[in-house]
Amino acid sequence: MDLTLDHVTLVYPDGESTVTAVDDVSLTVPAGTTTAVLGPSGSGKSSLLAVAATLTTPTAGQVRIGDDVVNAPAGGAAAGSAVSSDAARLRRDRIGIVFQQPQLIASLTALENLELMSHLRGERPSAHRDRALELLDAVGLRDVAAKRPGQLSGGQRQRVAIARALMNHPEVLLVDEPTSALDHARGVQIIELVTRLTRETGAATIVVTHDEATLDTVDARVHLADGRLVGAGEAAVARA
Ligand SMILES: Nc1ncnc2c1ncn2[C@@H]1O[C@H](COP(=O)(O)OP(=O)(O)OP(=O)(O)O)[C@@H](O)[C@H]1O
Repeated sequence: MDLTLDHVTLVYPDGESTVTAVDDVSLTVPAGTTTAVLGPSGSGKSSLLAVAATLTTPTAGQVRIGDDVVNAPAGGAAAGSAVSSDAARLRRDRIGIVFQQPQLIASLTALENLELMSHLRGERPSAHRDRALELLDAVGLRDVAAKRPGQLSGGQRQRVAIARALMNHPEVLLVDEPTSALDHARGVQIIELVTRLTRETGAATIVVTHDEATLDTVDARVHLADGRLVGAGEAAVARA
């Protein structure tokens, strides 16, 4: 299903005043495509991703998956606050997130890190072992399934995190600066991997990055400056 940000604004309190981190952003990411969000430090990329991820409630506007509103200002909830437990469930079931640092559990193997997602759903960790192995295969890591994060390279850890984000068949995949700790060639490989898996799984994917040079394979790119989309129309629809 498509991911839609509809006139999303996020204002943080900042001492006596406020900071508008995201300013009236409208963006549609069609299912099965990858949109890169670019912009300088402080332009609002992480804030935009946090609203799309339902980690933060917007001040105005809404986020939809297909026709379902998944994040919008709730009556009484403070903007910028964490959202409800419903949102946590939604995030687990419909949204996959890859953070800048892979955030794997150090004491678990690569395979167990993926299987943990089943455990969080209240299922036996091994209930979806086939899915976990299939995803490790898809990211080229089947042969290191039994290794722990400390035994893997930075690029391998990032690939495990991407596979983990796809464990629950998410409709939306959100990836924050996945290449910042990698050299150029590995950065290109990670973006290629994200765009390929996005096509294969039909997810609607946003990749936040500083690094335009890695983006040959993405379907669309949008630029943020001071929280606003630059050079895009009223409703940027991601196209190649
Ligand atoms: N929790 C917060 N409270 C107040 N202001 C914030 C908060 N988080 C971000 N900001 C401000 O919102 C603006 C956008 O920040 P954001 O981190 O989203 O930008 P960014 O493009 O992701 O930057 P970077 O590339 O450095 O991560 C900045 O002015 C930042 O200082």
